[in-house]
Amino acid sequence: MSQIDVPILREWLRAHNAEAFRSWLEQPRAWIVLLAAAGLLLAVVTQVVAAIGRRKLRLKHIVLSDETSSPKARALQYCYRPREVMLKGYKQFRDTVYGMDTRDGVKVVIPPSFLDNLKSHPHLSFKQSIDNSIMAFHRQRTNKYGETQDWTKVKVHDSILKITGTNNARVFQSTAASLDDEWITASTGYVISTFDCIRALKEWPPFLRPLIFRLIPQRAAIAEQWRIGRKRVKQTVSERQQKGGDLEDPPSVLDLLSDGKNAQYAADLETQLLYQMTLVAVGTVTTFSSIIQAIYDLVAYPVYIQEIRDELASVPRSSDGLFNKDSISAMKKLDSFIKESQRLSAPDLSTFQRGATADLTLPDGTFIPKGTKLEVNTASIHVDSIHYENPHQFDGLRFYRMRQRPGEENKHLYYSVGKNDLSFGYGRHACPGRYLGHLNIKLILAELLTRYDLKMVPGLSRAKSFDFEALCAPDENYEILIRDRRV
Ligand code: HEM
Repeated sequence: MSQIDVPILREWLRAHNAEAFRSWLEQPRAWIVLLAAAGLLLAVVTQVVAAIGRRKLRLKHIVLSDETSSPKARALQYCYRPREVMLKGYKQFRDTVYGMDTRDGVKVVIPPSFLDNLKSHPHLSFKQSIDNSIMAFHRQRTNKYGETQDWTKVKVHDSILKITGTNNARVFQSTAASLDDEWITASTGYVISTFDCIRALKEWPPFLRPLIFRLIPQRAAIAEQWRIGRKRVKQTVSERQQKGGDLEDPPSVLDLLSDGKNAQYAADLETQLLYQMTLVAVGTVTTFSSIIQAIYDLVAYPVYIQEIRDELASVPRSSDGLFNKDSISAMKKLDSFIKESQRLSAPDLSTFQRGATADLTLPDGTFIPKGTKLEVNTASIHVDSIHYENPHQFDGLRFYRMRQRPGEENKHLYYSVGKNDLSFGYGRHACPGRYLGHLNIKLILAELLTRYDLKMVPGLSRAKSFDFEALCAPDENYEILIRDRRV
């Protein structure tokens, strides 16, 4: 086609005597340019019409709006004083839906009474809600407490991270992986760099993050940790192939993700690597943070130390003297203690974090557009006197006593979930790793209490936590006094 003959255009050109344009139109590529322009115009018009027609999120209540009219200022307050802001929202709007300004836009906070209705909602996704909302404050990894007859000051933070990483490496991958120092350093380092990276990213507006991500320094550390991870997983996969079956008995998560309907992934290095790095990211930080918080509570409330030790001495053991499943279930006071510690210092201040994958309507009629983030105000629910007597007081045997009530023997366990007991979330995405987390926490604390005396450094008070948006991280620099009981 050498010339386009569009009657309207022809008339317009005649009327305006646009010679230059007419001659341009005679070129063959003019047809393509005009079509592309028309397509672009159509796309823009469609988007504008859709945006005008799209229903927006409209919330009656926004936390802090009575104090400041600036959403940015409100988001900043939530960022650095989340517990306080959340409690304020909870006190004002407890049983209703309300909004909270964050650096990622408005999050919708729903009351626990909606949980049963929403727990399996097809348009609410946990994955969709993950907006890098994790952070931690740690860097050094130096301490060992070894055999020490005298009271010695130690920072337990880094060593507990290493022990948790080692135990998890056995469960997630293999015995060899748990003995591989390079992998333990890389995987525990990954926990730290990922959160540092996320914290650095949060300083930027969401639309710039995909670009900034490439420039932040922690990215190099993460790349190196993935490189070491790839090397480790390659070794594990090939050891498994040589053996011709599961590497471990009981099988590791990698074994389970290589068998049955997962057999197709047995030799898929990148998939197995992704699984391992994800497990480390979700399973190691939460567990080690819970252990550290429990240790800080043990030294802050030493009255429970002997009581838990006595219980540990009385639980059944296997014939070789080791703890087994029955021992773990019999550690009821320890169970209660770690649950109380978690009630007040769980790694997540809000849970049931979900992203709407399509428009939906909440039970009270609130319209939730696709893409909106929802959550439950766990930290405030956990200090509500309606649910917990003297809620701000640490009561290590609170849940132990609750389990003494007839018919409640198997309730209020560390890993139980309920509408007022939300540290592990709720519904179909409630934490599947909580049984493993609880085993790790109990075994590590049992060993620590059996082997060491612990106490608070005189003059100090209970270690502070660092809250940042929905996350609560223990103080990495807090020191406690430790003495070997066996020397
Ligand atoms: C004390 C330790 C832990 C805490 C406090 C914890 C907390 C949580 C929370 C709050 C959620 C979101 C649940 C919801 O919103 O309904 C979650 C999900 C998850 N957790 Fe944990 N977790 C812990 C240990 C672990 C461990 C050890 C693993 C791995 C073995 C793990 C794997 C996961 C996974 C895979 C999900 C996502 C579940 C899904 O998408 O359906 N967690 N965890």
